[in-house]
Amino acid sequence: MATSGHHVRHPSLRPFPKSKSFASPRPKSLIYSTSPCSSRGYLALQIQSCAGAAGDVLPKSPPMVEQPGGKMVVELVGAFNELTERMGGALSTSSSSRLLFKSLKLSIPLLQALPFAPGGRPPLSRALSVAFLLADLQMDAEVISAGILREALEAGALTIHEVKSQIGASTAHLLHESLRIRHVPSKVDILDDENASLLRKYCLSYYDIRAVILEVALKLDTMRHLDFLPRYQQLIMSLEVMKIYAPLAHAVGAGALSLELEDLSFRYLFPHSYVYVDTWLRSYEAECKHLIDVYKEQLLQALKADAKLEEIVDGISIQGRYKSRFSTMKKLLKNGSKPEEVNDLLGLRVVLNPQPGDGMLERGHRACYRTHEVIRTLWKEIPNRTKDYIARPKPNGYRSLHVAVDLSEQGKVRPMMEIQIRTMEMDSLAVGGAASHSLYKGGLTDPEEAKRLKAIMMAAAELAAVRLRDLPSANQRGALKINHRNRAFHLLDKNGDGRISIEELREVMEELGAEGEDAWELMQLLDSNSDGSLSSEEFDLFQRQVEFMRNLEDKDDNYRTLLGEKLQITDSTGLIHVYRKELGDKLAVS
Ligand SMILES: Nc1nc2c(ncn2[C@@H]2O[C@H](COP(=O)(O)OP(=O)(O)OP(=O)(O)O)[C@@H](O)[C@H]2O)c(=O)[nH]1
Ligand SMILES: Nc1ncnc2c1ncn2[C@@H]1O[C@H](COP(=O)(O)OP(=O)(O)OP(=O)(O)O)[C@@H](O)[C@H]1O
Ligand SMILES: [Ca+2]
Ligand SMILES: [Ca+2]
Repeated sequence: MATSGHHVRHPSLRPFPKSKSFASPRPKSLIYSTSPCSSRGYLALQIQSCAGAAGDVLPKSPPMVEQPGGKMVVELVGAFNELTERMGGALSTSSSSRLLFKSLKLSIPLLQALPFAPGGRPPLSRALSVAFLLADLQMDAEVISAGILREALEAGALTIHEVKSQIGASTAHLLHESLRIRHVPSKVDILDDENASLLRKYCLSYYDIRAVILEVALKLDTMRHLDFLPRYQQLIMSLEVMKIYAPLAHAVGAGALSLELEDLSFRYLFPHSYVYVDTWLRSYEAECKHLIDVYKEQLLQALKADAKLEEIVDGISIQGRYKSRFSTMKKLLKNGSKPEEVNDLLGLRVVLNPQPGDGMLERGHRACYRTHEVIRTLWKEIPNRTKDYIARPKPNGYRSLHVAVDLSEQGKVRPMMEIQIRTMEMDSLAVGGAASHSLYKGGLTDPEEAKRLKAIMMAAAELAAVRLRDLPSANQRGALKINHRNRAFHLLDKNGDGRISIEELREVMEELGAEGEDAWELMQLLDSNSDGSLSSEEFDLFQRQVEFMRNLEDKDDNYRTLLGEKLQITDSTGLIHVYRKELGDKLAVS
């Protein structure tokens, strides 16, 4: 197994791409669309009338899909395309695509037949958002398949046995594991720190780590929609998440999930404190997030231009982060810090790669101290806040040089920025070793435990990759690198003759539990040259329409979030007036 150096990771365990917006809480489920274009309650692909803003891309005479079978095909194709796009490189084989397609085909009709959850959330919508979360995490197709089916299983619309026979043993195993984990917290009466810690350890030792990640994703999805539940349930759920699931997420390397879980439970457990911290952080957020990018680039350029550093390092990378709500609250409560004393609202981390060979260790140290000097030429260092864990490592072995700088300029008060400086070797210890952040924050106390966990996780992912590998076969199509847009087409074109025939369309409809009749109607709509089958061009047109509708929903979501944030009322603090003004400015412009 390739484990040399901390940069080599299994593809299915890559941390999710930084550039990707991870926070896409609502999945796009077209059937339930309430977008202005589908106001009649069914999916109308009548796009041109409301395409003003983006009308250029749209094909002529768009069809209208009304029958249940047609709607399910739309849903299937739309969800499949979005999933595969989010998975990016993690979807490397056609057996992975087939597994996902099969799982969607099985679950879509089952989920559509289920009643809505409390608060009116469609079960399909929930299943898809969990699957998208897992795809963003770059989980493999088996985990995502389990995510797609989990909701139907829990509702009793499907059994593990059926999953095993219709989808496969690995997906069934993951679902079995995830149901077992679900029952663990309820076995403990009191969720004090000690019990919680024992429970986390138990989960990590006795369950498939990938099932733990599936459970964590499900919890995050629930937490994102907690408003619908009664207050007492919100509290119980939030407590469980804070004590078990957020630290679990951290321990399995899903750091961003853990931060969001913590912030969400914080919001429900301590609503008043949350409003205070949130309002305060928000007042800096837009500016500071932008500044982090600016300073990161500025520092990188200064370091690259430094002749002394150039002599001793091969590479420099810098990461930036804005502190989370919950982490900030903990800091404010710790030693009664005042807000202006929190020195790491903005954070940069410089990781240096010293030139290899004799004396590399010493060169690494020199590079860190030289970086410190360069930082001093750029910003004002705050006295007494510098910590040199390189000269004096922490007892757990943690090494790094921490500096806090003052960013205020021309009387404009800004929060401080913490810069952590370390070599790649120090960083791998802080990320994955005995001084790892998961131990530091995730509630694991035994360094050996962390190593073992990581090994188990890598092995599970490795196995999944072997199972999902395409076997060389007579079927050459499987080996061809199929462009992602065409994946759905190839999966529907079962005999591989390059067209989707009416029989093939009818087959998928029947698999979706719809009438064969619907296939004929859908064919009429999509078959623009009326030759009785769908070419890849005709199908592509259809996919573009589906995509367009999904984008419309995204926009609506964005606007709604924006408006929700801007218009919220927190009378007690008075700080929200700022946003009202911002909103006024925005409205005046558009
Ligand atoms: N992985 C890892 N990171 C650490 C460890 N100790 C400190 N850090 C990181 O370094 C940051 C600052 O730590 P310190 O300089 O010790 O500061 P502090 O005592 O936590 O308190 P402040 O000065 O208020 O930030 C922490 O927020 C972590 O990001 C450790 O043992 N392991
Ligand atoms: N200065 C920094 N630059 C870049 N990333 C950072 C910095 N400090 C922390 N991080 C990372 O940000 C994520 C969130 O960390 P968070 O701010 O909650 O904790 P922390 O700063 O490590 O802890 P503490 O509460 O002790 O300050 C972690 O992945 C952590 O490694
Ligand atoms: Ca910190
Ligand atoms: Ca045709």
